[in-house]
Amino acid sequence: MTEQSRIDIRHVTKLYGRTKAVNNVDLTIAGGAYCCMIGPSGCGKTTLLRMIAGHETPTSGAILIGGTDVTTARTGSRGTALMFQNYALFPHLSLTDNVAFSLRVKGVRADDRRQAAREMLDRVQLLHLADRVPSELSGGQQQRVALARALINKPKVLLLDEPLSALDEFLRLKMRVELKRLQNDLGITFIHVTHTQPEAIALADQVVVMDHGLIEQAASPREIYNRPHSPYVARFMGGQNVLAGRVDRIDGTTAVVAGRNGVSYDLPAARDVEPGQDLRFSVRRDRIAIRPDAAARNGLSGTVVNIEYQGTFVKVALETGLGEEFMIYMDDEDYFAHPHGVGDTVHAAWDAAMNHHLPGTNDSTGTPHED
Ligand SMILES: Nc1ncnc2c1ncn2[C@@H]1O[C@H](COP(=O)(O)OP(=O)(O)OP(=O)(O)O)[C@@H](O)[C@H]1O
Repeated sequence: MTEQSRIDIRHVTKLYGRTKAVNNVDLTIAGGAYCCMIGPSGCGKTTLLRMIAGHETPTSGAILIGGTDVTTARTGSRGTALMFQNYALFPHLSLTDNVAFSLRVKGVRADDRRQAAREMLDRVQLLHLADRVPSELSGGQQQRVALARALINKPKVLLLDEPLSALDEFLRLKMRVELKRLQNDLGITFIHVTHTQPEAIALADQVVVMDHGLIEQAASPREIYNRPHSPYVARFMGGQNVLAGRVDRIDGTTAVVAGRNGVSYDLPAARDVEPGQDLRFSVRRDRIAIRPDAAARNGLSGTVVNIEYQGTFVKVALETGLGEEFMIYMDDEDYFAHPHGVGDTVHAAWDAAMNHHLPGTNDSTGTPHED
């Protein structure tokens, strides 16, 4: 199945009038991978998904599934199934008939399609409710019917557009586990569009971060989280502070950067940078300590402007005069051993190894795009 369900997107552009919804995108999704596409509203992720499904045709470029060019192939012939956000179930049909519907359209015999639908309902643990109609189900159960219906044609690729967004927090976490289990069992490619960073990080083998019709970074969740490509990815995925400075000198493989606050920062393994260059770098918020004195290197001072208790950790927000709020995630025990209040001046410091150079130039803040 693996090679058959591999997807190659080659130089794909989609124009709606003058809007470039997708802009010359190149992406390979390995067969059998769980891929999550994420980005602010309007960044083009649904358009890309719909082009893979065949509900839209690219203005230019090609889409290959299992090595076959399906750019203009009919929706039903390319081995994909799309699960809609609103589930789109038939209200007057039983679960069995809902799931079997597309087999009926194909002319599969009544007994055979019933049998196939029951097997699929069993896979999503709903066989005991097979004779109910959708209105007699909870939101989570309706979603599982929609999944069974999408899977009945044995697709090579399952496309999910915001599949968990209609569910409450509890069900969302539960369904997240089920989606992953199902994908493991079936061994097919899942492409899941989401707005929610923790969802992408938890589910995906490959996270695709988009902005303004472009892919900003496509990599494993750990790579995206620990080694964001640009200020945009660092901010959008969260958990990072973004700082700016000018390269003062190169010491072996370390770039020594003069921050705007007069403090120096040591950036390990900063490739392709030169003295005099302005750059940005990120520091993980949970790798920062508060010290009694101001750090001469790899630190900064600021005024506490907000404190939020999160259960296992405490968010301490600092105003630093650098234009962007600086956030520290402190271990709750460390925080309560030496608590700080709003208005206090504190000194933050971290290990130089935590400084990560952001080579990408996209400096946007990840807010929704307006046309
Ligand atoms: N059928 C259409 N006609 C005209 N413009 C469209 C059409 N579909 C999408 N667009 C535009 O293309 C851009 C990308 O839209 P798309 O729906 O792919 O974004 P998205 O990232 O999925 O957003 P959301 O998270 O809000 O669903 C937007 O500017 C949108 O307004």
